[in-house]
Amino acid sequence: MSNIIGRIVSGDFEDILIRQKVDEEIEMGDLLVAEAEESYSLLQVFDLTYGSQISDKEKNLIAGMKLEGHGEELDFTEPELSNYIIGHAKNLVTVKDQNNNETPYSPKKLPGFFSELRRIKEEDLKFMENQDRAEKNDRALTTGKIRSGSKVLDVDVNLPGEDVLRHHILIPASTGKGKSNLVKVMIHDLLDEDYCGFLVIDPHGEYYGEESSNPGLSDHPKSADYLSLYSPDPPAGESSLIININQLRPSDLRNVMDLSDAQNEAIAAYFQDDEENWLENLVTGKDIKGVRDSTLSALQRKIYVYLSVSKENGDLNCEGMFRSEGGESTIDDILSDLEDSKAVVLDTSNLEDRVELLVGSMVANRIFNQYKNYKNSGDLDENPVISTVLEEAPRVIGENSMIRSGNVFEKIAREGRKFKIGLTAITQLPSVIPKEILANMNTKILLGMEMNTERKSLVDSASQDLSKDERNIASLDIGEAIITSTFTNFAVPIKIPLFEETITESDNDEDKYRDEDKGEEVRTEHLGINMED
Ligand SMILES: Nc1ncnc2c1ncn2[C@@H]1O[C@H](COP(=O)(O)OP(=O)(O)OP(=O)(O)O)[C@@H](O)[C@H]1O
Repeated sequence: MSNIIGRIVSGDFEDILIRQKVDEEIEMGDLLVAEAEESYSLLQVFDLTYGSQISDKEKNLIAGMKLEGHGEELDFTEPELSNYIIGHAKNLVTVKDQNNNETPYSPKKLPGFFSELRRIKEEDLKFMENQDRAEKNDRALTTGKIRSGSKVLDVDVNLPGEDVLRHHILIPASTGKGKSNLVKVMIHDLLDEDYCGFLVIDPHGEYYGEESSNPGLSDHPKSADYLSLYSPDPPAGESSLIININQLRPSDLRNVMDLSDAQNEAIAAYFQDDEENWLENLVTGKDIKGVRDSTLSALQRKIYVYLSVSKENGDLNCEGMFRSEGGESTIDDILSDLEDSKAVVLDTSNLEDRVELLVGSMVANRIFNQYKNYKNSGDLDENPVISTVLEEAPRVIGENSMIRSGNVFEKIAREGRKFKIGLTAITQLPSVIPKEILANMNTKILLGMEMNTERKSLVDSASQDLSKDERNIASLDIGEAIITSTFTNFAVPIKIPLFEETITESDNDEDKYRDEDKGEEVRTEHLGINMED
């Protein structure tokens, strides 16, 4: 074996110790290969320590002498043999040659004692190509390229897109580590795919990208067909984010407001009286039998503040995005865009959090109910999987959620996969998401996370054993990530491309589409293992 970088010297199954060769450098997160007769093991470095043949007493003495200017020439005899670096590694996967087909297995044996180790090469990852899943490859979601420490290999990491979206994605990271960039890269990759749609609730105006200084999904060559923006101030060709007040249903208000029993009953009474105009009637104070004046005025005050509406001379006055005229079809239009497998960006950057969450939950609720109906009528297969992208997800699925517990986002997190609806939840604080919901998020793309408590909650809820990876997670640079998923054979280290570079590449997409037409487009390696409901 050439290019030896180190040799296994001791350790155990969880902590294999590797002596680093002089002149070589082993990095945190490096992927190394130990070859055996008919297999090889992929090891990943999770810690580095010093090793030495010299006693501490002697080392301290020599260091002290050098520091104090005595015997500058002084050194150990054969220093490269006496002092060295020890890499601590874990066995990620064992690859065996099975009828000329390289097949990955969960490691059950230690690599040979004293084995030589070399750096990983692109050929070592051939096993990730899965010939049997050619059909699924068409539905691949590309997240980035394999990373060994800080070195990037030219091997795409593809996940089975439909399964992954349906079973939820969690993207946890400290601020500025590249969460939004990753989501833009993923949606850009899938934008023109007919098997999925995205509802992007965008509180920071990051995703659409109207100007060259702020590139976004509108830079995709097929954005005219596959991207819709709903904004209070839409550019030409896009839609206004205004919603007719009568489009709200009692459940929408109940989702986001704390209501007393009497107020809930009042809402039910108005809805029963006139489904079409119930909220307008309530807000303008139409008399309804059984609703007390005090209940009505308390309820009205809440609704006035929430929806930025008021009563003036008996008429409805609207100052926010909820209107008495116009916006009747907004929710239906969004739904139909999603069913047409588009990415729908809701620009909520000018809305207060609670209004943003009300709008988001209205849309999510309609999709949920619609897809439930499709499931019952047997039409679910014809519809795309829909993923809702939630920034600062604990606002709706956290212990201190800003909207009622049991809301539609929690419902999606718990049972959405049955109806082809998933969440792409972005957060800096995974620890405040209930364990049960974290466990339901079957793919987690971990970017750098400095806070210890947050890292722990991720390690505890990961699909693979990451108990040794806390330092690796802490040392991830911007755009570096680890994917832990029920759809991958092992926790995969990746480097995510910068979105701006992705769109530059796709400037050449016309060639790509031409190649696709000729059937020449070749999708690369695939990591997925199938998981049926
Ligand atoms: N994969 C990447 N490669 C190189 N640079 C990146 C990558 N991802 C992000 N960056 C850089 O880091 C900056 C912050 O990225 P991004 O806004 O995606 O982080 P974030 O985690 O969403 O931040 P915040 O928590 O503030 O929303 C980007 O403007 C970009 O310059």
